[in-house]
Amino acid sequence: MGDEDWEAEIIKPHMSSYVPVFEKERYSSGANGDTFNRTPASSSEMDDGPSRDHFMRSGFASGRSLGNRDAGESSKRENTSTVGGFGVGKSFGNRGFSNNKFEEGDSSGFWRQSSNDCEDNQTRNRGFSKRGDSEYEQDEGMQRAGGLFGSRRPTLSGAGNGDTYQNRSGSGSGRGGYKGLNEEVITGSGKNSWKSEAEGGESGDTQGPKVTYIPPPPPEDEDSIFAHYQTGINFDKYDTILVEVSGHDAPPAILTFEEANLCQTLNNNIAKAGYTKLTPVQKYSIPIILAGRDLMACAQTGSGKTAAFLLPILAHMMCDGITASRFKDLQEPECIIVAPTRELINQIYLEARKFSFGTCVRAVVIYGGTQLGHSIRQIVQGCNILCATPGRLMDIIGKEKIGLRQVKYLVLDEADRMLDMGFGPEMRKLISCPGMPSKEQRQTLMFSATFPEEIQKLAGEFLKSDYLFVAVGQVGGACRDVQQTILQVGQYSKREKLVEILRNIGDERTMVFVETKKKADFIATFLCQEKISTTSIHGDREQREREQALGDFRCGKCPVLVATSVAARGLDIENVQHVINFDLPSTIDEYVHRIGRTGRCGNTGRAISFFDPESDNHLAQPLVKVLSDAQQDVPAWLEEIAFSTYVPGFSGSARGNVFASVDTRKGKNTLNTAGFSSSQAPNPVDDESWD
Ligand SMILES: Nc1ncnc2c1ncn2[C@@H]1O[C@H](COP(=O)(O)OP(=O)(O)OP(=O)(O)O)[C@@H](O)[C@H]1O
Repeated sequence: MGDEDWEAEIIKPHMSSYVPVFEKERYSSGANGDTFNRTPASSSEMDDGPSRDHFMRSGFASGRSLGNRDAGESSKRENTSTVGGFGVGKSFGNRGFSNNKFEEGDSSGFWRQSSNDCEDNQTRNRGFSKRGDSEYEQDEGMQRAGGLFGSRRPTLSGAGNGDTYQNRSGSGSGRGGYKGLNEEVITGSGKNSWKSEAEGGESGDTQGPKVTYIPPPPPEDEDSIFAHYQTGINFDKYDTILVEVSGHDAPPAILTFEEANLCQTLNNNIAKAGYTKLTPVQKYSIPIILAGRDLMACAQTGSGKTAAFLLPILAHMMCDGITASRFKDLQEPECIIVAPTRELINQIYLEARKFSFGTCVRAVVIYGGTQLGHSIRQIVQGCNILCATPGRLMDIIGKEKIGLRQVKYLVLDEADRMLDMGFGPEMRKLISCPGMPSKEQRQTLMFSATFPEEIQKLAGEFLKSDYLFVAVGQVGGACRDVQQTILQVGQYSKREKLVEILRNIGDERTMVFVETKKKADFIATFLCQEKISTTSIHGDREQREREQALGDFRCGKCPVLVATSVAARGLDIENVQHVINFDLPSTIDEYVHRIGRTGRCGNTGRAISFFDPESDNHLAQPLVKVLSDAQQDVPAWLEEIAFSTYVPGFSGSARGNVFASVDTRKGKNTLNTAGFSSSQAPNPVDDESWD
């Protein structure tokens, strides 16, 4: 079945997406694996949505197989049915998705709008945009300007009707269904205007229902605020990582928190957070930011980049004093932090709240998928540090709920993502908004584990010409604390292999990355049927469901999280011991981010990736490079593929350099974090060409 077939399904307005939260205990096992109809739901709950009804009728609940092929496979292999299969015997029956195409499609379980797939396909070969782009774009960027980005999302008028397992078990959200619906109707209605939501969405002028979700406030008690996990056995090894600083007159790195001369409250908070020692990116970035310099910093996943920018910004704010207060009509934050996903920006906010605890600095977070009025209410109570996803930020600015005149710090976390084709236009709009201080008048800070050269060039638009570039770590940026394994697994064998691996893993927390949203649902469902407690996160789930899924995963209730690339970056979840790339991403940078969800902060982790020679050969060469640079075993078969697909001149994301990313300007200083040569190379920057 081609993508067109999936597309055809989306125009049926009463369908709702099946959005699973799978837990063993919620589904008593039937002889035939008919788990879904044995939830503890009441009959009325079971009746409350056509999709659920259909879901039950169409075989999921009746002991039939989910099908012989998963959604992703079926879209690739037209008209070949009944091969493979994961169910034993008639478990979940023999009606593959591909055969019936959800043809009872008025409520198919895994239907979903397919702008994601569509975008996936479009973006796969598109410069530096990534296969998972649409996840982000729908998350925040694309939704602002459907016309601009060509969203094909349907403007359905009704949301789903509660077909979540949480609902069935009585613990979930009030509404299930198609997560993006409300947001898309509201925010995608504008013609290329990020003001669309601001202009009408929340006031109800646009077609479609409002987003009403108000996220629960985070716990206020000190223990929760400062809860943290332990650094791992390899934390001290950070000291041996090579660091490269380039640019003019970089201040010397610091060795200890004391050298940063932070105020007492900040030091107390650092201690309460369990930080006793700086990580390399902190050693270099903190003095650079304290010196007022612009910075582009590239350091391996899980190595403390968040604190590297938060601490010096807070230190400055404490020192300089803050202007915004709850008594002002117009809130004018001194600091704006943007990140590509809602979950990540929320995490950054929690870090900001932690480090500003007991100070007069107030951090606020706003992101899409939540009620706009709620975001505004948070802001008007006082806002010094505004943590935001781009779309919601632009809406709030459009609504004139914040002023930008006081912005002294602009932080782009996952900066390469923030500047690529998905978010780049939004970011450009942000810096040209009325009132936004010019780059000469603000401090701009960019952080990521990866920085493709093309993106670095774009970044020049945002940064002062004398910005400093800090690169920490080895080629490709893969964290050495992650043991990487690449297995050659064809599409048809992936599910079987996945189950085998997960059964061996037991209850250890595992993130499984797949290519598309519908596949995330599909694999999560499949795992549930295999009695593996699983939940899923992707851009088609409602925000409350995403947060619930993350919560269930964090606390271990569901030790397996099936995710799309929306969860690839930044998420810092304790005890994620394994990452499985069920589908490899399209770019090596995305791979580096995904596997970086484990092996964080000196802890060890494992990443297993299924390499399908049918579709992943383009990754062979960069994978070999990333593996060997991270001192991992490189399978002979992978080397062979890499050799046979050799592209002359290829040098991987690291462009043949020992560092994960290199400053595209010339002239570097290579330092060990233990040695603090402060001598800097002469400034080789070709400023003009970047401005
Ligand atoms: N100096 C430190 N001492 C102890 N723990 C730290 C220190 N710095 C950061 N951490 C912890 O390490 C974890 C990872 O930090 P963080 O999320 O900032 O990493 P990151 O570099 O931003 O990763 P990613 O590239 O995946 O976004 C967090 O739990 C954080 O609290």
